[in-house]
Amino acid sequence: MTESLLIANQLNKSYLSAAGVQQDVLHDLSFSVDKGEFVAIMGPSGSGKSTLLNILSTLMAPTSGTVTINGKDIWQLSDKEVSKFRGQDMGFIFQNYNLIDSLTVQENISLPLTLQKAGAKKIKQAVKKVAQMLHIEEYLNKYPSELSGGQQQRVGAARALVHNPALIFGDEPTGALDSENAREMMNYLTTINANEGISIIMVTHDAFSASFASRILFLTDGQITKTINRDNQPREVFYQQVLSELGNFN
Ligand SMILES: Nc1ncnc2c1ncn2[C@@H]1O[C@H](COP(=O)(O)OP(=O)(O)OP(=O)(O)O)[C@@H](O)[C@H]1O
Repeated sequence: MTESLLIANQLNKSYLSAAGVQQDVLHDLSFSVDKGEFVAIMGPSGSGKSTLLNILSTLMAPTSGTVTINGKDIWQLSDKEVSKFRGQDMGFIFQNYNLIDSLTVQENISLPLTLQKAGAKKIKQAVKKVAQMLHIEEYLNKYPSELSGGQQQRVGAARALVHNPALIFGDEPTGALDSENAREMMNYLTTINANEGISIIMVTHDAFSASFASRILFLTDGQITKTINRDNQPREVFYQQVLSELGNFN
């Protein structure tokens, strides 16, 4: 039986502009993600994708509604518990990598474990494992500014994974990559999803990247207006389905 890892229930989010005007961005949005699932979120610009991802990943509070991860209502946790949860159970891959320029690649990747105060031996082993998997071993002693965009993005992915999280959040993880590096990143995410059972929730504009997911949620004006499942379809066939769904938005 599949088990829910994350349950979003009746999420609403409103922003108040500087002029005091309220903008309702998410409307009674509910869905769940099973353990080991790979879910993509697509939708037009301004439909609320990043807002939703920020709420799911504890970075922003909803105006109302709940997010439960591994049976815990994340907004009922203390700040300390949220930080611990974020540090241990979640990994983040962003479009702009968010690497720290003054730290080496090795130190950047180590960060989640350093923050957990893990021992030096454990850190070294974990960094070696992810660096091998992502083919970045030879860059460990370099600084981010010495690497290409694709290499930096792989370092960002290694940092998202080094602490063996249950759940990875991606915000346009292939946004800054050329098509070859995007394919490599998606193959890599598919591998860790299949082999390590890590769940992935990813926001993307890109039909190619989304076609690697097992389920795609389409957001329009802060509501899920369509869900499509890959089921047993080859990725190439699912890709055509994604393209035709996107055509409906235009
Ligand atoms: N911090 C904020 N304060 C006020 N309004 C915001 C804030 N963040 C987002 N918005 C507004 O909420 C709406 C949804 O924004 P959001 O970034 O979630 O959409 P998105 O679907 O991720 O868009 P894009 O694809 O362009 O990144 C937009 O109209 C945006 O202007």
